[in-house]
Amino acid sequence: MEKPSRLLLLSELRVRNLAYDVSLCRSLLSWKRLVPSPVYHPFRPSGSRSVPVSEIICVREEEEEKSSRGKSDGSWRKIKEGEGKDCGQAFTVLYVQRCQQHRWRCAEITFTCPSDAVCQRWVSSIREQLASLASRPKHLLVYINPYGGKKQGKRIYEQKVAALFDQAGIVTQVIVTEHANHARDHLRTETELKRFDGVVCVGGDGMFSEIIHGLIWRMQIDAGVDPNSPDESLSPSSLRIGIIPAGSTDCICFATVGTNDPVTSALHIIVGDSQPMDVCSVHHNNTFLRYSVSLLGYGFYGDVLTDSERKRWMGPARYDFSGVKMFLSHHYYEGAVSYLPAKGIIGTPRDAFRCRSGCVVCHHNGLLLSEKAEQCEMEDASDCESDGEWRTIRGKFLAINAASMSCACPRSPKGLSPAAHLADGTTDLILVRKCSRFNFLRHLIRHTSKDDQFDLTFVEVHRVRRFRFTPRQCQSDSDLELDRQENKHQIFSQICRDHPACGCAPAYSSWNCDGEILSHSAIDVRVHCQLIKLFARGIEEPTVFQELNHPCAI
Ligand SMILES: Nc1ncnc2c1ncn2[C@@H]1O[C@H](COP(=O)(O)OP(=O)(O)OP(=O)(O)O)[C@@H](O)[C@H]1O
Repeated sequence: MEKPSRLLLLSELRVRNLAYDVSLCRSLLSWKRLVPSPVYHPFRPSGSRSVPVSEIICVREEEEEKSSRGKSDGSWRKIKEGEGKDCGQAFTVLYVQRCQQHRWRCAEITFTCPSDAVCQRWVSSIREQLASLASRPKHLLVYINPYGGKKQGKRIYEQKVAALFDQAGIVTQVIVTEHANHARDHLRTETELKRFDGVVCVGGDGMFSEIIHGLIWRMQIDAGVDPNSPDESLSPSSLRIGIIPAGSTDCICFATVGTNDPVTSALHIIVGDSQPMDVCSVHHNNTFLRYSVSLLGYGFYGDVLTDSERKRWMGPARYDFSGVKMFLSHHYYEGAVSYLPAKGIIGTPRDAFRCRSGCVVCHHNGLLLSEKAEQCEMEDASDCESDGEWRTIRGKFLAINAASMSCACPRSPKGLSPAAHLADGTTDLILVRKCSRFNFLRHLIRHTSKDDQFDLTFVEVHRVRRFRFTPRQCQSDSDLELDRQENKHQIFSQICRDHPACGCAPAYSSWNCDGEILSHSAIDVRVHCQLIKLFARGIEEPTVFQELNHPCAI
């Protein structure tokens, strides 16, 4: 078998009239100055550099005139006799360059060749290597929400993304949505999905949610799976999803790429990145309600969303306003939370370890689950959940949150559950019991500080595969009898249940499901491990940046 580092080409080429040794392996393009300049020049290329072939966007042939003379660095220099005479054709390589805060840019370097034949050999060799990268998309279906965020979706796509896709040779079918749920319904019914390698969503989290609802639903119908059954294992999507951030909330993009930048997202799509992602299905009484990938929040976060939806006229300030209002209201809700703990996995919600690019926790737990699923298929399907026992917690809660990812965003860099994983088949169930306003404030403030937000007596967190919530008002008589025995001293709870308008607390909150309000409070949630894939690679550690940008590191 051919070694990945086998040298394919080695030539002496010129970059801005300086001689370089340029080499191409299967995985790396490198260039190195033949005689390093003793004097540092800010505009001259540095000594040596390598670019992974997987991060080359494309290679382009240049006109002789342009390459040998046009690409001046702007500095005055004496032209030596005979310089440039040996320059035939030139070619330009466009590649990914990492910038600060996880942003990627498209950089380029032009190599001038001694002859046309050498140039042709280089161009065709690089193109051959690029063509062998099977993970790169060639046909994409693009949905643009022209009304998301600041209504810039169309402009962002046309000015920042379309040209990059074009250069990378990606053929697109672009649909500008005409109404809410246009993309979802189109994916569900009309589209010949086999023609595409992926779907691109230009918009915010609401638009992304539309796309996954259309795609997941379609996959189930095609595979003959009943989406209304909470017990069915869902069929994974073969199409990856790319997010070009153009909304007012772009949390999913931030959590999977590390930044909300359209060019960075476009480059992740072009290089064919793949980031698996868990999806929670939410059911009520055996009826499908919604899918969730980030946050399911009852109590505080549900109330903030419900209140802020009534104040859309306030713009983004409505979230702060409703947040303060709901904090002061200090409503708590009674009910029972039952959950199936995630057993046999590595990682806990209190780890210091974070889900990052190439996460070992996601890889390990994902493998574990797929092996278990295979075993289940061979044995009796009813045994599949017997690896864990359901546990039930009853009480009064200020907030019940299920975080399937850290939910970090520019406002809350740590997120609701900093150690949650994108693709480990679990969700972090966070229960905040009734406590004083002061204590609740301490918990909320810890989301933005270094302190552990779970290290408080009234907060508990469990990593789970499945959970159910039943508001006290919907509990069965036997459950209520259990409650009564557990809370003998709480004589007013019965009065509040029968008279929810007595002023102690409203009877129900709503579930905030990735920014949408659910129509039911009693829900059954199940995590589907790695159900979808995104054109992303997770957040890269700073070391990756340093190594790849360091001229001599590779
Ligand atoms: N053409 C359209 N007209 C009106 N609404 C649309 C259209 N296309 C998509 N939508 C809906 O707009 C909603 C918001 O879109 P998006 O997430 O892109 O922007 P956003 O500004 O982040 O929104 P929000 O903050 O309200 O979630 C989505 O739920 C989507 O269903």
